[in-house]
Amino acid sequence: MISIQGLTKRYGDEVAVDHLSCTVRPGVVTGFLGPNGAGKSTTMRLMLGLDHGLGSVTFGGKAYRELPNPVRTVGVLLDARAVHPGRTARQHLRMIAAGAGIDRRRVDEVLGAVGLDEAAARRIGGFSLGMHQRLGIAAALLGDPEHVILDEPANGLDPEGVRWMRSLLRELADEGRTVFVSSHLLSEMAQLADDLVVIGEGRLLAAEPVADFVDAHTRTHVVVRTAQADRFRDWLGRAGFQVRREEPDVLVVEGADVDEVNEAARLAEVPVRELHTSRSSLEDAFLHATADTTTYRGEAA
Ligand SMILES: Nc1ncnc2c1ncn2[C@@H]1O[C@H](COP(=O)(O)OP(=O)(O)OP(=O)(O)O)[C@@H](O)[C@H]1O
Repeated sequence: MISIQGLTKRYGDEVAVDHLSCTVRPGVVTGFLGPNGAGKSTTMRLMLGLDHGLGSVTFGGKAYRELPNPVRTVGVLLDARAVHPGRTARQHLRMIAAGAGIDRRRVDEVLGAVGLDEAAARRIGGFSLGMHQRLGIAAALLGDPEHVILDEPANGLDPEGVRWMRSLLRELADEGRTVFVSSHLLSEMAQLADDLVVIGEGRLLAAEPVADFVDAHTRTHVVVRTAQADRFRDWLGRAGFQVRREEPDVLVVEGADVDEVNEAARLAEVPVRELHTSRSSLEDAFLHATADTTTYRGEAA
């Protein structure tokens, strides 16, 4: 378990991380989300003692700097490109293994686990971004750590790689490890994560299961397909429903359930061709939850 208590970091006048407190539990994948500049990278650096601030972070009760052999307790992927390009993948991992007193046989094990066995003897300088990510994950797993912290691990991976990453993280969680992973890919996160920690402007916005977060920040809506969309929209509007036209023959009714809309169609004598509930996405929930804290927002054209 990772416990974060009152984590705070200032750069001059700017508060990058603002009294952040939460726990990250073992056995599940926890996604770490926030808009650009929200403080995710700073938080991860603080967690690992790479940056100094206020507050505390513990891994199974111990701060990172108190761990006798951190590689065996916390596996980390922060910047996959921060490796010596002249070394081969195997040499790179053997150096880390030697530094942490890990048997060198483990190197070939993790190379196999991340699908780099064929590239083990190649110089890292020639690696693609996806291969760098795989190597970074291999390094994170080398010490068979109980906690795994990965910053944007899916970055640069092709669709097969993303799928592989998803199943790897699931396996790590199923083995009882604590898996804390940041990503900008919300649809990926929706499939991958069980819990979420969401921050905005350095502050905690949510720490809860994905489903609870989506429920709290979105409403389900009912989608109706009818040839009489105009007439039914007016009828629903008069009856107090919140309704909008999505396509010429499709209406979306917010905050209602299928039975209510079905009954409304019966009363309005509108023939309906399709009627179903649609759940909002994690992306909708994220945009809603972080709307007030998004520093870098694209202007609509
Ligand atoms: N070394 C630094 N010096 C000054 N300000 C910094 C430094 N590092 C980060 N910041 C500021 O702290 C805030 C948080 O940045 P951080 O990189 O942690 O955000 P992030 O959530 O990781 O963003 P992104 O999603 O864009 O990677 C930003 O406003 C950033 O400008």
